[in-house]
Amino acid sequence: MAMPYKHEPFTDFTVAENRQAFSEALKKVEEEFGKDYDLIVNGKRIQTQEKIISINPANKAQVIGRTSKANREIAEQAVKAAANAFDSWRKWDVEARADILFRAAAIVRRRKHEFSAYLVKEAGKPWSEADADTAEAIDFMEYYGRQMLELKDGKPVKSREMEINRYFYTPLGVTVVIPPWNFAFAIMCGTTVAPLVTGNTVLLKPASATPIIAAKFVEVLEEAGVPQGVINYIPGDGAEIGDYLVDHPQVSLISFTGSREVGTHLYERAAKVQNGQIHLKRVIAEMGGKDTIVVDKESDLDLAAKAIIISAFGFSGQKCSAGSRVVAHQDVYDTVLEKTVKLTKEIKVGDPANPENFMGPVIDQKAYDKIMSYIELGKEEGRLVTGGTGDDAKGYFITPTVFADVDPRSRIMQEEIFGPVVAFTKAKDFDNALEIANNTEYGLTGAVISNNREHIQKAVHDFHVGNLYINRHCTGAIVGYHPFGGFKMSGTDSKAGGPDYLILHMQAKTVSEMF
Ligand SMILES: NC(=O)c1ccc[n+]([C@@H]2O[C@H](COP(=O)([O-])OP(=O)(O)OC[C@H]3O[C@@H](n4cnc5c(N)ncnc54)[C@H](O)[C@@H]3O)[C@@H](O)[C@H]2O)c1
Ligand SMILES: N[C@@H](CCC=O)C(=O)O
Repeated sequence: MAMPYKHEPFTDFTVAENRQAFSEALKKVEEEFGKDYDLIVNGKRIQTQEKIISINPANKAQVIGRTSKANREIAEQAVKAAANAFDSWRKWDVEARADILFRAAAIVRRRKHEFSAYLVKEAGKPWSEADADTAEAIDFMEYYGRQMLELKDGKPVKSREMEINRYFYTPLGVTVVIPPWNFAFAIMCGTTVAPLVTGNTVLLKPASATPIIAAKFVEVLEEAGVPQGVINYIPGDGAEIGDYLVDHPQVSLISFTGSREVGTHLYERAAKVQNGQIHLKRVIAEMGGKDTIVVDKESDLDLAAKAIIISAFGFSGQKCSAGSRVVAHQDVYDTVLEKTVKLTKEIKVGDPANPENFMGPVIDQKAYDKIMSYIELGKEEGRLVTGGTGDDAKGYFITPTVFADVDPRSRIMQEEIFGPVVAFTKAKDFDNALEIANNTEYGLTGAVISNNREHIQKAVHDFHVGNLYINRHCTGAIVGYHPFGGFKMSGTDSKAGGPDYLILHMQAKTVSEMF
């Protein structure tokens, strides 16, 4: 029997041995750089001429690896393989499927620093962010394995004399998994193992910036015992094979995490019933955020400044949960701004392989250019207080940036920037602060820093976000503790890492038998 679930502890990098072990892992993974990775369809390796080249965003000259690139023909083979494998996989004992997740978690735990080192190099994550990403991947496997054991017999329903009734869950079928690059291990892993453990078969199309970590994970799944055709690894162009897979009549479930733009596009496409399609597709779409930290008049302002720094600049603001807007009560606005700016100026930016650096690069040239253009816009829409500079000569580095006195309706207060930029605005009272906090189309995370219980109560009911945090930062949800997902245009509120998540990957069946 599985031990009760507990989240994976984070590595304490103040301990010399841990620092040493992590440095060695960084060196070890470097020795593998530049390798070619094949597609995996029905357990077979496939090589293509065309490649996706994954580079280190802190050092553009460094190639992490190259993957073959799936085209539509290969995508079609993968759908067929997954559809064939479904018939046997769906009938596997639930315990056997859960054991595969537990075994995969054990393999990753043994190679924890190696996976985190890949995240440092391929995704540009600082050590502690990479370590948390790997821990979250382990958590997803441990948690979903246990959740499935709880769900295996379904839920109780009433029976009557001479009539026995049962109610249980069955899988949906072929699942297309489309994860983002920013939680290159955790989200890719969680969105892959949830359909697997529920008995679905998977086509994994990783994000093009981070395909190598996904290739490594698929190898782990194979080692853990996932049969041929049940997991298929098919990196490729989003528009080319992504649309093809989403449209495919044999696909039953699409699990997408990424931008609002792509998510809404896929949601719409999946709704269209194609020739030969005999079911409605289900879509899980977790999308962007424009997350607000409200600072109340009665609050600990040092705590507020620290919460803002972690939320806005952790992983260079490249989290859907990033706190990119601060709404502060007019009486404390100047003080919290000043404290935040002081802490921001202490942040070290540079190669995340060096643990001294709190902030690494942003992911690629496109992201760099987009963020820098928002910084230019911010100079028109507000007052630049600190930061605002970038350097893309070697890697994609941007300084942590704070704008003050910004109109809550301005673009930098409304649009997801996905970089190290935070904008401050003033509220006249707490009600006004909540009104501003709710005035975007997103509804993912939010934080309230307040010592006023009445205000906290009000926020619990009126702050319209999927994940609300009181007196702490608005990032860093932990599997099994803070089920994660957003309201409004942030998505379908699937609550990854929560007790309702697996059910989204299944359909309930009622069997009623007369005796
Ligand atoms: N809500 C959440 O849980 C959550 C978590 C992480 C990231 N995000 C969001 O993700 C975004 C950043 O990630 P990103 O840049 O990878 O997002 P993105 O939307 O650009 O890409 C996400 C995935 O979709 C694929 N894709 C692109 N076009 C496609 C198409 N036409 N068909 C099928 N697939 C296609 C990409 O290759 C990638 O794998 C941000 O908006 C962030 O807020 C949300
Ligand atoms: N679950 C992560 C965010 C995922 C999106 O980027 C957090 O809670 O910070």
